[in-house]
Amino acid sequence: MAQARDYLVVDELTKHFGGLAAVEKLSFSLDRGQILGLIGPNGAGKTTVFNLITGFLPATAGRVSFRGESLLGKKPHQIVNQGLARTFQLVKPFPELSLFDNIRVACYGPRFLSQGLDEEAARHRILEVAEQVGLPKDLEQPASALGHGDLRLLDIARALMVQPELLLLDEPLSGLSSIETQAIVELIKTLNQEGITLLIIEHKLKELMKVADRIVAIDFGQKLAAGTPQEVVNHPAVVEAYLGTKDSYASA
Ligand SMILES: Nc1ncnc2c1ncn2[C@@H]1O[C@H](COP(=O)(O)OP(=O)(O)OP(=O)(O)O)[C@@H](O)[C@H]1O
Repeated sequence: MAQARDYLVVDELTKHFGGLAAVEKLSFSLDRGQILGLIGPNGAGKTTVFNLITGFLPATAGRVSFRGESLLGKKPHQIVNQGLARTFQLVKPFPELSLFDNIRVACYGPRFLSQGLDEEAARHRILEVAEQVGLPKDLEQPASALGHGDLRLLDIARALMVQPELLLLDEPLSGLSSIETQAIVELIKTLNQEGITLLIIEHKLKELMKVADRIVAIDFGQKLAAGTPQEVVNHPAVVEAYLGTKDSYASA
């Protein structure tokens, strides 16, 4: 059984793009079963942190460990195999493929294949995750027929196919209506109750504060504050750098 504490540890993580320090000696940790929010202004380095943790980018320096094992230097598919899945800021489905086949694509990943799931088991799992996230019943329709909210659900469904222990969501609420937003907030709570640990980048702070146990705020790739949602949104450095005014998070 993995330790609950220090489940994911990011230690002095650094990424330079030429002369730009996108992430600079950033440290934080996430305990098993928790939801951690990662916030910061545009360009603060949040997506770069996700790309470093999930092996999409090599780090310049620092360490990342998951369940005590180092992730840096591993390929994205090896990291998925360890139980860590992600979604993307921009959802990019295969527009001509059906919803079913868009989810089925995840079956060709190594984690799924290594579990030896056959066609029938894969079909069962696809139907299960589609229902779990609340996708429309008609899974034969093409992804191009979906609105923005359902596309987000499709992206989450694909990530869930690999049965992750830790799920990284990159702005899951961006561009959604308030009804769609509520649906995904509820989904996040349910996934967490079912045992999934989550790391979530999100600009909609009011919603993030409803689900996050803790929040880390960054700017210019460096940590500004970390703590409970209330502590972080009221932290002077966060108020100044990210929120503009003390009251603005309420309308974010
Ligand atoms: N591949 C890259 N090459 C060069 N610079 C990059 C690259 N990826 C990101 N950057 C730069 O690194 C900085 C951090 O970008 P990043 O996308 O991580 O920010 P972010 O906090 O996710 O922003 P947003 O909230 O707008 O999505 C930005 O200045 C960005 O332009």
